[in-house]
Amino acid sequence: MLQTPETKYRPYPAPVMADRRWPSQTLTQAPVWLSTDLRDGNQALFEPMNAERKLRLFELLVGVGFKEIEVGFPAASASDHAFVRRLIDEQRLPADVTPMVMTQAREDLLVRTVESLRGARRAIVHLYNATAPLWRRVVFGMGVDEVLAFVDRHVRLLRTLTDAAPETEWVLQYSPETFCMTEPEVSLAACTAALEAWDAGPGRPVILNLPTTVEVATPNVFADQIEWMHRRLPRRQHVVLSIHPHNDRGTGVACAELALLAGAQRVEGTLFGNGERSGNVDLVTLALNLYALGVAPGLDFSDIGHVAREVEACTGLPLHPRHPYAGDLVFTAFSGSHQDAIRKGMAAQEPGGLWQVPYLPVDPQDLGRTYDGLIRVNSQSGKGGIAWLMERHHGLAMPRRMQVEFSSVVQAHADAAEAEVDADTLWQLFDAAYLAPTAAGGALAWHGHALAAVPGGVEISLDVTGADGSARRLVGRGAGPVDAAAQAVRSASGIALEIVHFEERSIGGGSDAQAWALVEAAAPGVAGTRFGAGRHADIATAGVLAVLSAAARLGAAG
Ligand SMILES: CC(=O)SCCNC(=O)CCNC(=O)[C@H](O)C(C)(C)COP(=O)(O)OP(=O)(O)OC[C@H]1O[C@@H](n2cnc3c(N)ncnc32)[C@H](O)[C@@H]1OP(=O)(O)O
Ligand SMILES: CC(C)C(=O)C(=O)O
Repeated sequence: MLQTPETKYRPYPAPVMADRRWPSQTLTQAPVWLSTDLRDGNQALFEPMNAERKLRLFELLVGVGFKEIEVGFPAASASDHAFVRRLIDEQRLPADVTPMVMTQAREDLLVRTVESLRGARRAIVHLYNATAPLWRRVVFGMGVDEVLAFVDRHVRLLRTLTDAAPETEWVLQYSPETFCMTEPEVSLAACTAALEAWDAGPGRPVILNLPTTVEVATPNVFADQIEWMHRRLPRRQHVVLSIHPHNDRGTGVACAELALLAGAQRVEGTLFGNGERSGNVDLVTLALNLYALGVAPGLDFSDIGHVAREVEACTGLPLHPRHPYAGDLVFTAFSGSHQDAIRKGMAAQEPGGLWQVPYLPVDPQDLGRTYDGLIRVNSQSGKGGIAWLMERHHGLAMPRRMQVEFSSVVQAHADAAEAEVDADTLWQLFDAAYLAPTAAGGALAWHGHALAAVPGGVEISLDVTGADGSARRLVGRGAGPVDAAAQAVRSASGIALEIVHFEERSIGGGSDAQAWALVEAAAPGVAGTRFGAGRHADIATAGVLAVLSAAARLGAAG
C-alpha cells in the first residue's frame, strides 16, 4: 500500500447540498422492492444458474413477496431468452408480479428484448447506459451531448417497439449506469432525456433507477445525490425514483437507507447481497432492518432458514454464519455478560409485549429461528449462559451461588479443552461433579434408606458404601429426610456438615416425573459452602442424595 494514497485515489465530487433535508427524515414505510437475483446476481456467479435453479429461485422470490423481479437479460443469451419465454408461456407469473428484463441501448438488442416479452400482461424494460466521465471517455468515446442523444434515440426506439405491442402494459426503467460517479447535472440531463423520449405522464410511468454501480463514496454523499435528483427531476409525479446500490465499500445497506430518507421510493438488490464484486445491496437485511424499526417490510422472512438454504442451493454461495438476521450464529451469544443479559431479558420479556431483550435486535422466533441456539458455552462464557443451558436442556434451575460454583467447573473444562461445551458435555460435567459421588475422597455412595416417623420428625436408616468400599448403615434424626440424612452423615462420617440452604422441585409429569433436590452445605475447615444435588423419582430420596452429594464435595474440599 502507498504511504501517499492521495497520489492515486481521491474522492469523487459530490453535489453541493447546503439545505439537505434527508438527515431529519425517518423511515416509516417500506419501498417497492425489486429483486435482481436472476440478473445482477446471476451475472456475478462463477457458474450462472441453469433453468431449473433459476425457476426455483424465481418461485422463492414470489413466495417471499416480491412484486417486481428482474428475470434476466434476454437479448444476451439463448438461455435467458428461453427463461423469459418459459415464465410467460407456462403462465408462471402471478397476476401481481411484473417481470423486468435488462438491455443495453443497442437497436438489435432492443428488438430482441421486446420480442422476448411477447404476450406478457405487464413488463418493465430496463435500459441502461453508463454516464460517468471515465466511461464516456474510455468505454464509449462520447461527449455529454452524444450521450444525451444516445439516450433519446434508444428510448424513442423502445417506445416505437412497445407501442406496436399494446397487449402488454409497458413500463420503462432507465438507469444512468455509474450514476454515483457522474456529474449530477449530467445524470439529471440523461434522466430528463429518457422521460421526454418516453413521454412520461399519466398512464406512462417511468422508473428512474440510480445506481452506485461501483460504491465510491460515503453513504451521506449518495443520499445527497438522491435528494438532489429528487428535488429537480421533471415530471416527478410520474417517476418512481429507484436506487440500485452495490456494496464495494461495505456500506450498501447504509446507502440504501439514507437514500430512502432522501426521496427514493424503490430499491433494487438481491437476497443476502449476492452480486458483482462485493455484491448488490442485501434486501433481506434492508427489509428486516425496517421490521426491527416496527415498519412492515412487505417481504416475508418468517422462515429465514428456508430462504437462506434455497438461495445457497440456487447460487452455490454459502451464507456467512454472521450474516445479519440469517447467519447461523447471529442469534447466539458466547460471551458471559451477553448471555447473562439475554437470560434475564428472556425471563423479563412480556409475552406479546414490545420486544426488549438485550443483545437481540429482533425476536428470533419471528424469523422461524428457535431459542435453542441463543446461548452457547465456551471459555468466554459465564454462569448465566451455563445456567440457561442447564435449564433449557436439562430442566435444572440452579440457585445463583450454585451457578457460580458450577461455572468454575465448566470454565476449567472449557479452558483445558479449548472448545465449545455443548449441553451434553455440560450434563456430563454436572453429573461428575454432583450426581456421581464415588467412594473416593471420603464420599458416601447411597444404596438405600428407610424413614420412620418419630416424635418431632423422622428417623433415617441410610445404607451407604464408605470410602473403603465397606457397606455401612448410618442412622440420624431430623425434622425431615434432609435434616435426618445430614444428622446421619455428621454422626457417622466425620463430616460435620451444616445445611445452609435447601430447595427441591419436580420436572416432567406423570410416571416420568423426577424430583430435583439442591442442598447448600458448610463444614468446619472448608471455606465457603458447597452444593450437592440429587435427582430421583421420589422427592425424599432426591433430598437424601443431595445431602450425600454435598458431603462428598465438602469432604473432597476439606
Ligand atoms: C452494471 C451492470 O451490471 S450492467 C449489466 C451488465 N450485464 C451484462 O453485461 C451481461 C449480459 N451481457 C452480455 O451478454 C453481452 O455484453 C451482450 C450480449 C449484451 C453484448 O455482447 P457484445 O456485443 O459481445 O459486446 P460486449 O459484451 O463486449 O460489450 C461491449 C460493447 O457494448 C457497449 N456497451 C456497453 N454498455 C452499453 C450500453 N449500456 N448500451 C449500449 N452499448 C453498450 C460497449 O461500448 C462495447 O461496444 P464496442 O464493442 O462498440 O466497443
Ligand atoms: C442498474 C444497472 C445498470 C446496474 O446493474 C448497475 O449500475 O450496477
